Amino acid sequence: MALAFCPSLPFSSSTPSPPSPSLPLRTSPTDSSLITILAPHRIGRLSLRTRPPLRPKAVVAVDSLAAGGAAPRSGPPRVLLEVKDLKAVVAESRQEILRGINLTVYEGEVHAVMGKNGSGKSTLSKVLVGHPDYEVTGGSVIFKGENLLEMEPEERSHAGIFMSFQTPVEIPGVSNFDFLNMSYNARRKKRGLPELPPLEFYSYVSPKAAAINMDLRFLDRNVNEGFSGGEKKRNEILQLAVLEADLAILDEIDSGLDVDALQDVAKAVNGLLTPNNSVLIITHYQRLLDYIKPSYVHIMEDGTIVRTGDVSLAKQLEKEGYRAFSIS
Ligand SMILES: Nc1ncnc2c1ncn2[C@@H]1O[C@H](COP(=O)(O)OP(=O)(O)OP(=O)(O)O)[C@@H](O)[C@H]1O
Repeated sequence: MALAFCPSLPFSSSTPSPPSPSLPLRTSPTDSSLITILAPHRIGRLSLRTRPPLRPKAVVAVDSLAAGGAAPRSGPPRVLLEVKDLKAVVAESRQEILRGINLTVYEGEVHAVMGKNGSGKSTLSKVLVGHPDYEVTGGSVIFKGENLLEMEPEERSHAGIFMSFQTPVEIPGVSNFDFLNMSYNARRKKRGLPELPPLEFYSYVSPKAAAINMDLRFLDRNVNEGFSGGEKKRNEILQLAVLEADLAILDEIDSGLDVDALQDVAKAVNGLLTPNNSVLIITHYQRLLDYIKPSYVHIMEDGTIVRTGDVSLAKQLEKEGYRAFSIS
């Protein structure tokens, strides 16, 4: 993986013996690719600084636009993502997983992708964010008018794609607050905006954490370290809220959530939806779609989308199982 691609990890002040800030942090190839993929633009340059107090004396008002969010756009909805006949193999084994995916997502839409275990749902989302385990062998993906397949994962992230993984990784030694602040600043930098200092970032992030009923103490813990499954999912949504992506890909965000957490997460996702952004939800269960109303439901089988419809598809699936949709 190229050095420019290998992000320097942010360190909290409590990290023992951090490397010199002038040197790139060395991580194993696995670590660096994992972190790049999981947190492409959520990471900035290594910087050592004192973490702000979690309860600052003065709370600085920062509105999301001033903080770097995209300005709302008027006019008819535009195509955000256009996937045509996308084919992909596992890079190592050459096993074909995606066998011609077609999917068009307009701004303001919520798309749900359902399908049996192993049908290729997660692979689709990983291919969209540029995961190095897969190689695209055919088709095209246009995101906001640009060829997504030509972009590095980091660029895809900067372009406005966010992915919440089925199993969020833990990043020991990196505080959640620093991680979010640096990721956010990396995005602001890309937009030509000045970095948001920690105190102001605290004012920006704390209402977002409160909106998903996340205890502010989680900001001070290392990223996902020791978090329960549900807490990790909430943390993913907090990252999404902070980064204000144009396209959020949520892979089984409902797995491992209790009823209250499911509602909190769904509420947070709904709260983030605007006429200008979109969500692609991968889920096995209709219950999530009771809370986050999809514009379309797609059923995947063996690497292709075999049916597309409205939410009644998910209801039918719940009742009749995948037999009702199988093409094989
Ligand atoms: N890196 C990989 N190496 C080998 N096989 C892989 C790899 N990634 C995916 N596969 C295989 O591709 C198929 C599709 O996997 P994928 O994770 O996309 O399915 P899924 O629809 O998300 O399944 P689930 O609902 O169980 O999460 C599976 O048979 C899986 O074993």
